[in-house]
Amino acid sequence: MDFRLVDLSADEIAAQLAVVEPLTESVRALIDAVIRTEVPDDDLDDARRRIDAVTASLRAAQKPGSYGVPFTRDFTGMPWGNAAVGVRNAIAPPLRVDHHDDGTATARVRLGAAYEGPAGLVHGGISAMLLDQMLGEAASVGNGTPCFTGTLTVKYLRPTPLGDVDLRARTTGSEGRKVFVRAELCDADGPTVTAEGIMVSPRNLPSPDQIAKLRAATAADHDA
Ligand SMILES: CCCCCCCC(=O)SCCNC(=O)CCNC(=O)[C@H](O)C(C)(C)COP(=O)(O)OP(=O)(O)OC[C@H]1O[C@@H](n2cnc3c(N)ncnc32)[C@H](O)[C@@H]1OP(=O)(O)O
Repeated sequence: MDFRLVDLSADEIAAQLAVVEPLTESVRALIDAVIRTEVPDDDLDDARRRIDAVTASLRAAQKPGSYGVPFTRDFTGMPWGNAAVGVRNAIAPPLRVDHHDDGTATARVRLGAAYEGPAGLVHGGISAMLLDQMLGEAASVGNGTPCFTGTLTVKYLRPTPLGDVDLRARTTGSEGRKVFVRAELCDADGPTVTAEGIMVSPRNLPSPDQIAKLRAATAADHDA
């Protein structure tokens, strides 16, 4: 697992986001447009050529491999390539997760045509992915270290129509490095999918105490 630090201030990150988020949003709009367009085939060919030209221009300077999860100087993670929450990932809806004082994590997201499984309904794998992320978020924030999914159990109660959905996750207990979490995905009428996870903080990660010490040391370096 690649843990790298980037020496970026909050202002520098905000400046990057101001450029990156609209770009990713444009690509999301493109994905939706390609799915639903009814323009003639010749126009599609022309669109492909123009998209290929844009892709080639972005490939002029390309990071090797994936984006990874760099950490800023105050140890904020930047999971910008993440499939569920990544601000650089047009495949991500993206989920914007709020963490609350009572330990719950919540999110509201609109799932459009790109997330279809059965006609007009959310793909089950997408529901599982979003719930998995919510379980990971609730467990990791509550635990103070990143927690990986050990076991994920998903129950589909009824079909989820495409559109706005709400997600909520809460930790129900912990045992050693294991954190037990429950989550639900709801449409306007209530839960459509529920999930239970056993999330595990991997043995080779720094402990919450070690992370707190690293964070304090990095902050002191910057203040000096
Ligand atoms: C903010 C971050 C949000 C991220 C959200 C995204 C969530 C994800 O999608 S994570 C990606 C998917 N998950 C993975 O790839 C995980 C792959 N598996 C692994 O890396 C490891 O097997 C891992 C981390 C689960 C456990 O490894 P390790 O640290 O060596 O655990 P280990 O020491 O064997 O076991 C620790 C405890 O966990 C339990 N455990 C281990 N694996 C599992 C499992 N798969 N299911 C349930 N419990 C498990 C063990 O039984 C043990 O329990 P106990 O202390 O009671 O004996």
